[in-house]
Amino acid sequence: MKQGDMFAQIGSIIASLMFIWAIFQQFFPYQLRNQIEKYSQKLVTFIYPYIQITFHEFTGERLMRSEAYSSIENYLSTKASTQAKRLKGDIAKNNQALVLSMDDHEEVGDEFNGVKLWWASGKNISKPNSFSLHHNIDEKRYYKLTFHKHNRDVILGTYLNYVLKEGKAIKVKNRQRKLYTNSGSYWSHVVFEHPSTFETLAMDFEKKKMIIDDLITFSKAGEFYARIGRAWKRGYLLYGPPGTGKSTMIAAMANLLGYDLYDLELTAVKDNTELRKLLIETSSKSIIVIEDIDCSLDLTGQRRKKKEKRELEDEEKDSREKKGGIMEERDGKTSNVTLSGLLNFIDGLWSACGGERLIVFTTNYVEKLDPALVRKGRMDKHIELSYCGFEAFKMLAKNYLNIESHNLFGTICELLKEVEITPADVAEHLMPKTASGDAEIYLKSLIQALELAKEEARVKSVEDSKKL
Ligand SMILES: Nc1ncnc2c1ncn2[C@@H]1O[C@H](COP(=O)(O)OP(=O)(O)OP(=O)(O)O)[C@@H](O)[C@H]1O
Ligand SMILES: [Mg+2]
Repeated sequence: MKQGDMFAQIGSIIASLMFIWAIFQQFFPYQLRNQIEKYSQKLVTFIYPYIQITFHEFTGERLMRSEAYSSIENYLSTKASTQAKRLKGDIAKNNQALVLSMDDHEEVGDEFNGVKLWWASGKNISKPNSFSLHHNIDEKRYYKLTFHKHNRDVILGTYLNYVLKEGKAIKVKNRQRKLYTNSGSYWSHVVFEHPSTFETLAMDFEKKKMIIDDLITFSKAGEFYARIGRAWKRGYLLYGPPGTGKSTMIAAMANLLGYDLYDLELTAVKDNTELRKLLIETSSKSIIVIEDIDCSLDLTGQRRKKKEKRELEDEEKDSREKKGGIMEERDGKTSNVTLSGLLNFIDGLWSACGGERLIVFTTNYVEKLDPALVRKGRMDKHIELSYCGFEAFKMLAKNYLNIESHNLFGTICELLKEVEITPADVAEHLMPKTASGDAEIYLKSLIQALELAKEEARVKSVEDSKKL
């Protein structure tokens, strides 16, 4: 017999007892009734040793969808897909994936720390209101949890919290993430669908592992931050030449943690007040990115002197040309946002709004940054992304050409020791140009480029030594 049928039978026995009790009430004096009531309660508890908790889909006067109900629904989706015979499938709002849940009047079992319990889904149907213009039948869904009374402490103390937490985590994992950009003091967003992951990111293996571990530890450290009384935030400074994968890594971070991305364009922010508004509006579980911090922020708190600015712009232009237009043009605007304003908000403001946030700065020129910004504590981790080494090359060859070894790898390994080339440039050479392209063609094109760069470097060093 199904657990649900058994509960139904016990329920009908109780209903019969209550009916008999109602008849007794008519004929027996008050004192006797009181005694009978006391013992009948004991009898009910004795023959029905289970406790039931009902979670309704809609709660409150305004009938809001209950958060507990949707967390339970998500939590049970994994159980339902393996246990229930009748399932419902839907793509929920803000979700990317198909979400399966158990159909009405289904039942699934669960086990927690050795305690067995049962979840049943049900619905009450009430008659349509005759005065209502909409003659929809009113269906009120609920989940009912049943467990033995001996396990009351475990269920109420830990299990229910566990279910709610797991349910929320499933929701976060499935939800569609967003990429926010600011125009002035407003955020607008598009769906974030960058394919970059840490698996496809070409860099030193050990370094990559260290970053992944750091990110995962951070994302699980909510209770730790609460205990030590600090805002749950972490700052990363990514630096390195253009085309070494800084932006690619940020997308991989967002994909790893399932966070939203806020790409904060500081030159479009008028002043600190606007900055404050934008930062307050960012949600938890997000990465706030400020790219090319050295170009977009007045680092000293005063406007950069004109001459310095022009020099910097020339350098930027130079580097952009080297990159072959990977970086989009800035519009040359400066803003009144100050470094101290930015740092104060990061340090102070978020402590008040709580929530899990990463802030990532990128720069091509780490040596130009104000020491106040780069000192430890402000930016928790400094990560250098550098020119392509052999390990990174092998990763790119696997991603782009689907090969793990080749007899030309030895030559490339030797050349990479002598030539500075960015992963972006290597990727450009390895990008298949025809559907049936042979890997050797692309490897040879890379070798040619490396030999050319090596020769250019040799000529340059001869010229430099002559000047001296
Ligand atoms: N480490 C890497 N692993 C895989 N692909 C990379 C890597 N570095 C660069 N690329 C490729 O090169 C392109 C440019 O890289 P990306 O935009 O991440 O560089 P960046 O360091 O942010 O440069 P910039 O300083 O100009 O912003 C990417 O689209 C990616 O395809
Ligand atoms: Mg970039």
